[in-house]
Amino acid sequence: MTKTSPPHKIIGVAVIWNDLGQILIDRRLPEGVMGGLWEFPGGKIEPGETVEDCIKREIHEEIGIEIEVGEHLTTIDHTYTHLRVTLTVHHCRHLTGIPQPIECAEIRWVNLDELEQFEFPQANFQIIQVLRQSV
Ligand SMILES: Nc1nc2c([nH]c(=O)n2[C@H]2C[C@H](O)[C@@H](COP(=O)(O)OP(=O)(O)OP(=O)(O)O)O2)c(=O)[nH]1
Ligand SMILES: [Mg+2]
Repeated sequence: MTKTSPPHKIIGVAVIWNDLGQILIDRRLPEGVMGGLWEFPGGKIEPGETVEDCIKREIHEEIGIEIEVGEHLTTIDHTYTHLRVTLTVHHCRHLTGIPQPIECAEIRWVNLDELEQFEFPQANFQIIQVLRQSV
């Protein structure tokens, strides 16, 4: 018998900083996979797209703002029960536009030490740990 692997999603993820040193997080829609959890905005890398292109496009589509994609922060490979994700995370800088919850339930600017007050998917514990060490 062959064991099939769970679907694998390759995701570009943005840690977006504003001039006050805050980070943008969004809350996933209540329905669906990991519904209602908070996350760093991002989404699937499309064929032929670089991670940087993907992050810029997703943030424009989902949040309606322009950002500068900066340094690579970390890449996390995590397997959930029925899903494997590879999250490539970059530091980004907010340039223009007011964040809008276009494809999510809610959006917030938070300080690094406030992140623990929000419920994130399991893979994010690693991202947040690396993030704390990076600043
Ligand atoms: N954007 C983002 N996704 C995350 C984080 N942590 C984490 O486990 N994920 C997972 C949740 C999703 O399964 C996947 C992101 O893919 P996605 O946003 O394109 O997919 P989705 O679940 O919204 O569904 P769909 O677009 O395929 O319909 O990565 C995070 O911090 N940010
Ligand atoms: Mg998404």
